[in-house]
Amino acid sequence: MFVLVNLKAYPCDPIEIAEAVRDVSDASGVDIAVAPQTAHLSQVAETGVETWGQHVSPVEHGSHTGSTLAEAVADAGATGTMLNHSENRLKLADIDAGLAAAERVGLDTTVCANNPEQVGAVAALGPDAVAVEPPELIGTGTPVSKADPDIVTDAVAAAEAVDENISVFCGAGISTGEDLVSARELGAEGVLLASGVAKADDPIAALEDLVEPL
Ligand SMILES: O=C(CO)COP(=O)(O)O
Repeated sequence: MFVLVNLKAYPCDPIEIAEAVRDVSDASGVDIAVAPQTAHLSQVAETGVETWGQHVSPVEHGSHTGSTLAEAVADAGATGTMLNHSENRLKLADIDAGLAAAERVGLDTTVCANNPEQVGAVAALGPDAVAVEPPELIGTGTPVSKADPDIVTDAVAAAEAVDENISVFCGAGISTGEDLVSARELGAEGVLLASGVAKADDPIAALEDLVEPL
C-alpha cells in the first residue's frame, strides 16, 4: 500500500511531519510520502522523505507568474505530484497539460477525482494513478471505505476499464490502520489522507497506528 500524507495548508510543522513519515516508512517498510506546501518542498525533501507536490501548473517555462512550474517542483526534490485535488479542481484540458508537465520532468502522477465517473474520465488521460475522494467525507474522520465502500470498488472498476495498469487510491476520512485495511480489501492500492496526521497531536503515533496492521 502507498500512503500519501497531504499537508494541504494546515498549520502544522512540515519538517516534523516529514521526519515522522520518513522514520515510520523506514521502520515499517510501507511506502509513505508527504505532500507539503510548494514553498516547503526543498526543506521537506532534504529530510530524505519521499516528497510530492500538491499540484503543478499546466505550463512550461515562460511568462506564467504565480504558477507552480513542474521543473521547479522536481528541482526541489519532489518525485511525484497530485493534480486536480477536490480543493484545487482543474479543467480537463489543464489536467491533461499538468500531466504533460509532470511527465516532462519525470514526476509520478496521481489525479484526484470526486467519484467513479470522474475516475474513468481522468484515467483516460494516462496518469500513473487516480485517487477517488468524495468531497463530502474529506476532513470528517468518517472513512470512505466504511461510509461508501461502493465508491472505492466502482472507482477501481472504472479505472480498470480504461487501463488496468493505472493504480487506484482512495481518500477522505482515513485515519486508522483499520481504514487502510478496508481500503485494500476494496481494491485500492493506496490511500490519501491529511487531517489524521497533519492535525494529530502526535504524528508519529498516528502514522504508526496507520501502518500497524499492514
Ligand atoms: O483530502 C484529503 C487527502 O488529499 C483527505 O483529507 P482527510 O484525510 O482530512 O479527510
